[in-house]
Amino acid sequence: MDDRSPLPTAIADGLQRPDLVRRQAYVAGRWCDADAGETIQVTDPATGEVVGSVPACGAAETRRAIEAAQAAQLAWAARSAKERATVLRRWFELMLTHQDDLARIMTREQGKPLAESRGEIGYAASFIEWFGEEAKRAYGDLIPGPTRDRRISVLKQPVGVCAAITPWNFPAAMITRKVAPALAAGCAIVVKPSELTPFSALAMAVLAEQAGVPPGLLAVVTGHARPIGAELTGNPIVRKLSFTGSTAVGKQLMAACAGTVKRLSLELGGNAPFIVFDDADLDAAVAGAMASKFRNAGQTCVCANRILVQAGIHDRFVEALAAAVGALKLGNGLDPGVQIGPLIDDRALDKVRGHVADALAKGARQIVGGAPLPPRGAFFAPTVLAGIEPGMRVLREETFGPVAPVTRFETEEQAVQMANDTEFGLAAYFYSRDIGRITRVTERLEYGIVGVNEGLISTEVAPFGGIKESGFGSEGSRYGLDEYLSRKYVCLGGQ
Ligand SMILES: NC(=O)c1ccc[n+]([C@@H]2O[C@H](COP(=O)([O-])OP(=O)(O)OC[C@H]3O[C@@H](n4cnc5c(N)ncnc54)[C@H](O)[C@@H]3O)[C@@H](O)[C@H]2O)c1
Ligand SMILES: O=C[C@H](O)CS(=O)(=O)O
Repeated sequence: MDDRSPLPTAIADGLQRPDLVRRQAYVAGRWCDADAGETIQVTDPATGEVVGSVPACGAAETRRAIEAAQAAQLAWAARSAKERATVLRRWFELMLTHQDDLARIMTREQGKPLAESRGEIGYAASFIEWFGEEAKRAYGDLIPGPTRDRRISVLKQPVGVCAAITPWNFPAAMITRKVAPALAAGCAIVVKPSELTPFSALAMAVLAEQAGVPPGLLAVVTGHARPIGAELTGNPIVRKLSFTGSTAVGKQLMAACAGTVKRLSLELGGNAPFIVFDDADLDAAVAGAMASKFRNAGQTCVCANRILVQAGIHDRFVEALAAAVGALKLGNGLDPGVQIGPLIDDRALDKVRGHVADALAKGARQIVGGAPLPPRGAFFAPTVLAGIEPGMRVLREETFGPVAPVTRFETEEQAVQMANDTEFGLAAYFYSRDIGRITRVTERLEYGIVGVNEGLISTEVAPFGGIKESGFGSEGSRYGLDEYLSRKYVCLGGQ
């Protein structure tokens, strides 16, 4: 039975359109419960309150979604690029119309401050807008033939049925960064959102359906990761998997896709260095570090994870950073002015606590931290650590929390060596006003994304992606569409 009524769940409180909150999965163009009737509860990380539940779908529901996607994809690919673009444009406009409701849903299930949730909805919508435009630019080639009797051409055609598995930290943008190019290219896509933040995905599916995305073309299958993931990676109808999440899971999924040789896009973990040279603009560097480090309470893959500061500016930078961090307002993301919300859950909180304890036990100094916390929720006080040395976990692992570990360095060579000393290669940042240094360091950093004198650089117009164990493939930009297209070489002979 389709569930068309508003839902009696706390996550729908205060919404203009409570029907955006769905407690059913979107499978084969229909809103449905899990076959076995099992559900997964969703918790507000700021309060620990259960705010709703979604179906715990499994392999059978996933298979139905894949088979419906296959049927819908052929008709969708046969539509003109302009027709596909028109549907995406309507979806983009609906996302912006309901930006406040979508933001409120996100804050209730993910915890980030409402202003950040609103910003993410705008960012998520920008991928739909962008790829609605790019849909009309899937250009092929006409190539001068090797002989007079042959005509060489290259067609770009949709990959077919795709799958997306996405994380909890950006519950909307990590989905539209995949769904928008897939639909633009003429593909169908089955999405498995994080079990921690499914309502944002379901709400976007409500709007996609309203925008005219045909039944079955998009599916949102909620439930436990393993059974759904096993079907998405093992079913031969699925020709591509796009995954955003941890490197550990990415490696598992990469292996699981090998049996059917699926196309892959992997957006994985990071360990971003944030380098401040003596010639940097101090105020700009502090502002950039705050923006990069503390967005989403430090729970982003491109957060400054290690802050490397040259000896000549170190003490002034630490003092200024500590003052800014000490002024951050922590609390429930629904409350006005809150800048730091909770971590996603107690497991995340334990990891951040462990990183700080490890650093302090090995000689680091806590410059800022330990502020009073709300009585409930997975909160961690914004923290600045100095005296960070090799061997501390904060240098080797992705902290994913509001902790700024500062290391002092002496020379440019030392900074580049330290920055590259990791298996990750997603984002890196540095501040300098020396053009020769900017050129040298930009070229030597082993990362897919480099911010120079900027701490927040993610945008739909640029290719987002990592190297090394941060994955491969690009999302956004004109390159993002190619992830969902195959090239066909055609040789027309006998001319
Ligand atoms: N590179 C990027 O663009 C990017 C963006 C956001 C997050 N991340 C990374 O994601 C991590 C945090 O997100 P997370 O905790 O959700 O990551 P995660 O890898 O634990 O989970 C990501 C998704 O994978 C699913 N999943 C987990 N195990 C699975 C399995 N065995 N089979 C199928 N699906 C499975 C989860 O349910 C979730 O939907 C961090 O490492 C962060 O750096 C990277
Ligand atoms: O967490 C990773 C996201 O990709 C962050 S961003 O919003 O794209 O910068």
